[in-house]
Amino acid sequence: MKRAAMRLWTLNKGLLTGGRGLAQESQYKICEPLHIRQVRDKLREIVGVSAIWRDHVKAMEERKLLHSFLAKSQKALPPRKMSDSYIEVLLPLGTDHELRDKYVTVQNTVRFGRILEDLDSLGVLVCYMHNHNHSIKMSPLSIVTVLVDKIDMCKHSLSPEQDIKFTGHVSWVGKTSMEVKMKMFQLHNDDKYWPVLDATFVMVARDSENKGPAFVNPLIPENKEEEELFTQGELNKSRRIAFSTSSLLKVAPSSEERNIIHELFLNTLDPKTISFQSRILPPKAVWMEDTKLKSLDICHPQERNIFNRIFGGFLMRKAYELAWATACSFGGSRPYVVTVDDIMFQKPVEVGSMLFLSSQVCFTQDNYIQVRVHSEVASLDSREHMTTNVFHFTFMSEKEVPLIFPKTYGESMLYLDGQRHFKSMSAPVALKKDYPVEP
Ligand SMILES: CCCCCC(=O)SCCNC(=O)CCNC(=O)[C@H](O)C(C)(C)COP(=O)(O)OP(=O)(O)OC[C@H]1O[C@@H](n2cnc3c(N)ncnc32)[C@H](O)[C@@H]1OP(=O)(O)O
Repeated sequence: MKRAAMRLWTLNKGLLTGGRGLAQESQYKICEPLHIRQVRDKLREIVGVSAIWRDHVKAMEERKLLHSFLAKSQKALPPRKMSDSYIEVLLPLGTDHELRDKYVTVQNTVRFGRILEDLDSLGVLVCYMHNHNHSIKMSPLSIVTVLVDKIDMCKHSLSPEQDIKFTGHVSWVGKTSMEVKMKMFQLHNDDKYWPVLDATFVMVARDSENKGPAFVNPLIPENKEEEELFTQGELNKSRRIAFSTSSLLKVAPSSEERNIIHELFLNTLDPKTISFQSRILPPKAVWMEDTKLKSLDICHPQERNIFNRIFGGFLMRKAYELAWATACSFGGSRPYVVTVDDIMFQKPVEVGSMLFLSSQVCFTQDNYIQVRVHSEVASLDSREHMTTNVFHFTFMSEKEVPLIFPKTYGESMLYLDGQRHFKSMSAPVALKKDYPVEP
């Protein structure tokens, strides 16, 4: 890192930690910011992963021995502070040319899919820091990503030539789940790190073999700001439950939503024929079914996480890139992502599976494009498909985009679900943050 940047790193610590100075207080802190490459190395060290794929069964056998270190109750575990899990990670795009090549897009911006991978690994490492047990080298916990609650971008394009920094810490815990808050900053022309992204993930602790639940250390907020974060974590949990209870897969749309769908339907009836059957597309509109894109990936061992399942970050990158292509071919200009929300990891993806991704535009408004990606897997020897994730991305296009019209009842539900996700977005506010958009 350039000397000036290193100095600013220190100077900006107050800004980065919201003035809490978490890094300085940490008992278990990683003293220096980690290099991005060290994050996965550290995870391998903590979990004891096999370096060679053919040894993966042996490595899992060894993890079985860690079962006896799992706590019988949460009370048996010592409480932790937010500062205990606080880490900083540097992505030195300014100086590391090899790394830059991995992150750069053809428009000379940063590949957001790569950032999603980094956030996933960082979130898991943060949770291991929270549950760190001094008396054993390897952790008996298997920590997996269950939910990407929200990722808000504060800036629409990042420079691939300036250093990026991530910070993260646990902000709330349940019995076996933990909420992790992460932030991303980029070095600006004025030699300061500016905020570019806020993310909230939920991780779950499982036993050493990732077969059953495992307790996590309690979390004690230490000051007013931390109490607020913790209370927000509680509220987030209630919000997630409420959102999932009112899912259109479970209950009918509200009367207001039903009116929206009926209005859309009426707008597509041909006025020349008095019939419900003849549908025509209004001007500047596209049928939802015409926005679909699909992809297939074979999940090779290279993408395995430490538990020999496929990395959540890899799945997010693949889904994001397909969503971006969908938004791009629909909107006719290069879109940029403003929000990612509610990515639920329902089922693990086994190494060797075939990963089918289907993406479509499900809602639009002004310059915004809401894209949904459905992911399902099939093992190589069975034809049965199983849903593993649904991803929601909000993109913004440089120009106004066409309206989207559902044809079937199923598509109408996708439209309303897309609209609900769009309405829950805080990005229109975030993008108007009071600092320059271009460095
Ligand atoms: C580098 C190392 C790995 C990197 C990370 C990865 O790549 S992981 C790879 C990607 N992720 C995965 O493969 C995970 C796939 N999903 C799963 O295996 C499973 O869905 C799961 C084990 C996470 C959860 O299973 P269940 O829902 O049956 O478990 P259970 O009901 O006991 O819930 C466990 C805890 O999770 C919480 N939980 C469950 N669903 C939730 C949701 N949508 N939002 C928030 N929290 C949720 C519960 O409240 C509970 O917390 P409390 O007990 O606190 O109340």
